[in-house]
Amino acid sequence: MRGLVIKSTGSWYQIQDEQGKQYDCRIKGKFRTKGIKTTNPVAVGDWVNFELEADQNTGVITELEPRKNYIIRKSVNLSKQTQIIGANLDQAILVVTLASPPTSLGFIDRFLVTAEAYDIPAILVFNKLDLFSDEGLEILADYKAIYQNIGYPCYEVSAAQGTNLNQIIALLKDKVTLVSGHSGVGKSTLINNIVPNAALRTGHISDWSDKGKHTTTFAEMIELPFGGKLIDTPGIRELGIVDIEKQELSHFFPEMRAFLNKCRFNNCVHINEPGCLVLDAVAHGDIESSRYESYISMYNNDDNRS
Ligand SMILES: Nc1nc2c(ncn2[C@@H]2O[C@H](COP(=O)(O)OP(=O)(O)OP(=O)(O)O)[C@@H](O)[C@H]2O)c(=O)[nH]1
Ligand SMILES: [Zn+2]
Repeated sequence: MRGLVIKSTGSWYQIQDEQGKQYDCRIKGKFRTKGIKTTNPVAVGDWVNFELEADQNTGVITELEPRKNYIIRKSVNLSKQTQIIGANLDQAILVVTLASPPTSLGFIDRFLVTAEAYDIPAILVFNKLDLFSDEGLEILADYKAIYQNIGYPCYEVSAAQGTNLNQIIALLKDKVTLVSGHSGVGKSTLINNIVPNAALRTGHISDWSDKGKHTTTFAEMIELPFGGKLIDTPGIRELGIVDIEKQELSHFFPEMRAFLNKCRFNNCVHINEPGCLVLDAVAHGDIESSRYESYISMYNNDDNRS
C-alpha cells in the first residue's frame, strides 16, 4: 500500500493511506539517504510503500519513494547527527519575532541559506505585531525591507489577535509548507488559529506514548481544511548548515549571485581579496551589511544558536 508519513517519533511512523486511513508503522531493513547520515531515514512528508501486519492496524514500511526535496538540521545533542525535518516541501515558513523572544538576523539568515541549499522557497512571518511600539514598527519595516529586497516574501501578523491571518491562509492553500521558528515565537498559536481543530494533535501524542520509549516527536503534518498541508516542527534552537562547501556558500545568498564569477580572482571567497565585487557591493550598500556578517559567520562555522 502507498501512504504519506504524517508523523514520526523515531521508531514509529504514522502513515496515512490514499483513502485517509491511518496506520502506525515501523521500518524494515535499511533506508539510506544518499550522502548523509540521519537519525531518521524516513521523515514526515515522505511517500512510502508499506505492508499491513496481521492486526490490520500496524504495518511495516518497505520502500521509500524518491523525494522531491527535503530539509535537514543538525541534532542538538553532541552526536551532531543530522535529522531530516521534512520532505517533499513546496515552501518553508520561518516565524520570527523581534522581541519576546528576539530572533536574530543571523538565525534568519541561516534558515534562509539552508532553504536555498535545499531549493525550498522560504517566507518570513513576523509575529506579535500587537506588541510593537511605533519605534518597533520602524525596525520591523527595516527588517522586512532587507529581506523583501532580496526576494523573500515577508508577512506581519498577530497570531493572538488574528491580524492578517487571511494572508497566511492564502499562502498555505494547496501547498505543503514546513513551519518552524524559535520556541515561543507563537507557532502553535498561529497554527491553532488557522486550523481550529489542530488541538487534536495533543490527543494523538499521548496515545502514542504507550507504544514505546522513543516518543520524541520530530515533526507532524496537519491537514488544512481549505486545502494543503502544514508540517509543524518542534521549536528550533540551531539550524546546522550541512553539506555546504565554503567555496559555494555565496551561491546561497541570492543578492550575491549577480556578482559571483566577476571578482578579480575566480576562486574569490569574498573575504578580503582585492577586486572583490561582493566586498564592493557591501561597501556601497548594495548588499546589506548584516547579511554579509552572516555570510562571514557561516563561512567561519561560528555557532549561531540565538
Ligand atoms: N502578544 C502576543 N503574544 C503572542 C502572539 N502569538 C503567540 N503569543 C504568545 O507567545 C507565547 C508562545 O506562543 P506559542 O504559540 O506557545 O509559541 P510556539 O512558537 O509554539 O512555542 P513552542 O511550542 O515552544 O515551539 C504564548 O504565551 C502566546 O500566548 C501574538 O501574536 N501576540
Ligand atoms: Zn569576491
